[in-house]
Amino acid sequence: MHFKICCVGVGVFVSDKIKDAKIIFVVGGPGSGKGTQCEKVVAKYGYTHLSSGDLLRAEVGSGSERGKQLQAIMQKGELVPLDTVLDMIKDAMIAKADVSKGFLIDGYPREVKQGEEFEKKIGKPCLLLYVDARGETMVKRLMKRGETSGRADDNEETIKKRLDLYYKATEPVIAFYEGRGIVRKVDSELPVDEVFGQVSKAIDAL
Ligand SMILES: Nc1nc2c(ncn2[C@@H]2O[C@H](COP(=O)(O)OP(=O)(O)OP(=O)(O)O)[C@@H](O)[C@H]2O)c(=O)[nH]1
Ligand SMILES: O=c1ccn([C@@H]2O[C@H](COP(=O)(O)OP(=O)(O)O)[C@@H](O)[C@H]2O)c(=O)[nH]1
Ligand SMILES: [Mg+2]
Repeated sequence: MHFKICCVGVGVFVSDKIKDAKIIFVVGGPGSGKGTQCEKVVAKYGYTHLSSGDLLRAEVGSGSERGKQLQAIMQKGELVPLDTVLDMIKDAMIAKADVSKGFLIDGYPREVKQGEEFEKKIGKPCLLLYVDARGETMVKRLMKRGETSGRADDNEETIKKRLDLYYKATEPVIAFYEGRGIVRKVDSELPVDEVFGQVSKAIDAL
């Protein structure tokens, strides 16, 4: 199959296929249900799901030197340097470029600058799915998930930090893309299937 590579910026290669693919940002607080909804989108629409947090956790799991540094940051609920996350997402997108109908970028951007860099290096999102739940609900869900998830950051202290950082750094991302008219908010206080009904509507309208 013909597979053309083009150059975007200095030394950064992104395939034409990614440039043409639909890109959806999935943004919401910790434990809001981003991962849950993304799984359902994959099943119904065949999109490729890339969770920045999962990519980082895979690197931690590999036991690499870089993984050890990442683990320390994530355990504190802080943000990993922008370039590290972006490189991981880009590599994962390129690996799937040939077979993917579109990409769900889950848990990214975490701050406005991350979104700007993503657009410079990869492409523009056509939709931002804003998965909205109350702070109290998110904490409750994460404490419950923490009973079985094995995630080092699903503990009370780190959950609080993640939530604070979400309100401070990530909520402005939503306002930024609202200005572009691509934000669709779904009410994640509802049962999972009803939330998915709202998600489906947003995707069907693309
Ligand atoms: N009641 C209810 N629970 C949900 C809903 N969505 C997710 N959950 C639960 O909430 C927890 C967190 O959901 P995830 O999908 O892992 O949330 P996330 O936004 O990906 O969280 P992070 O990975 O921490 O960013 C899980 O244990 C889900 O089972 C929902 O719509 N309703
Ligand atoms: O773009 C990202 C995504 C994740 N993280 C780190 O990975 C952790 C877990 O992220 P995930 O999206 O899995 O969970 P959330 O914090 O949204 O519950 C975060 O607290 C951050 O430390 C990050 O630094 N940049
Ligand atoms: Mg998740």
